[in-house]
Amino acid sequence: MTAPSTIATKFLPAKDQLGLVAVGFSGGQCKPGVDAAPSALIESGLLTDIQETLEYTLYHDGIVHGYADHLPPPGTDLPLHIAGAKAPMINPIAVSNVTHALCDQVYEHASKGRLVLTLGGDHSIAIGSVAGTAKAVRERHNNSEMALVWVDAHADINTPESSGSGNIHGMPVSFLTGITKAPKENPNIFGWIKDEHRINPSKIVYIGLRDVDIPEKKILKDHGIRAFSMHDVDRYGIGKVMDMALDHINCGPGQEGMPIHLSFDVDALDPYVAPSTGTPVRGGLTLREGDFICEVIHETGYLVAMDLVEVNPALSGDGPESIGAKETIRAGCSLVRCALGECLLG
Ligand SMILES: NC(=[NH2+])NCCC[C@H](N)C(=O)O
Ligand SMILES: [Mn+2]
Ligand SMILES: [Mn+2]
Repeated sequence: MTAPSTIATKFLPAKDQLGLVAVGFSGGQCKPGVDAAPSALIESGLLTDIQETLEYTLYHDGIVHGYADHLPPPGTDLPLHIAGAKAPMINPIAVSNVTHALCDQVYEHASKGRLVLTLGGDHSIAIGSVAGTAKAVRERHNNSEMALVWVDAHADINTPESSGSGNIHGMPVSFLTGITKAPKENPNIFGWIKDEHRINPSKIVYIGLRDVDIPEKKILKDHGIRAFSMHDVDRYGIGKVMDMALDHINCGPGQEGMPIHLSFDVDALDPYVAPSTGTPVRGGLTLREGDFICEVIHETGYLVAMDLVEVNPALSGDGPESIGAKETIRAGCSLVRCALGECLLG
């Protein structure tokens, strides 16, 4: 593959420095257990692989953040009723506060030129991780925008009005694009998100979609957002889909490119490979297709940050031995290693 142009190479984080944020947060949805994912991923040896096999210098405070200081007192974070909404927003203050704190942590790493890995947690945390990366990229690179590659069975672009569940893990992209602003019912909620944190909808690419709500389809269409569903993966194959995806964000061979934030929801993978997740949907990516997406993004040289979210070891459905949870954790570790450069021969 052609080497990235010299202009674009300036965007890149230091090749061998990785900032890690472990986010044990589950308030963006209702199923307990997703907060245990960062510890499970770490215990399975992910950080050893990152340091010893992939030879990154790791910057990590050693804490799996539960953000206790940022959580409102029990019983005070009431569901927020939004005019015209189908369901109230669940845990709005907790999600807003935690993502704000995470944004600062990710920004801290990214502004020092480190590649940032955020281990969730449910997908609401991407509000913080993407916002922090976008801000650092703008500061470091002369106000440059950033591309967002969102690999998921779901579009996660509901507004508080369109969401049928009220779960904020189904809304992060609408907040990150500014399609949704802080709700007038309580402007403090996500009031911290400013233009410097936001993503241009034309710089988003989805891969793996297969469970998109009807109002979300309209939002994607109205904003002209590029999305590759499982139908596209079947039709073109993952190789061609990745070519088209990178072409859309100008990160293909010989193109000028821009920094990429990869947000990987493990439910993009088929439940055969990754059953332990809160909202599994049949007909997903094989592990090789998931790994391939990560390898191709790595190969561009433009990766600046990655999230791995929605691993929920408590939801294995196969008893105490929990083979499903182990497999899901293994799959998650594989995705991360591929995004960090494993599997390529040279
Ligand atoms: N990050 C996820 N797993 N999101 C699932 C979202 C499901 C549904 N579209 C909702 O808004 O509630
Ligand atoms: Mn999902
Ligand atoms: Mn998601």
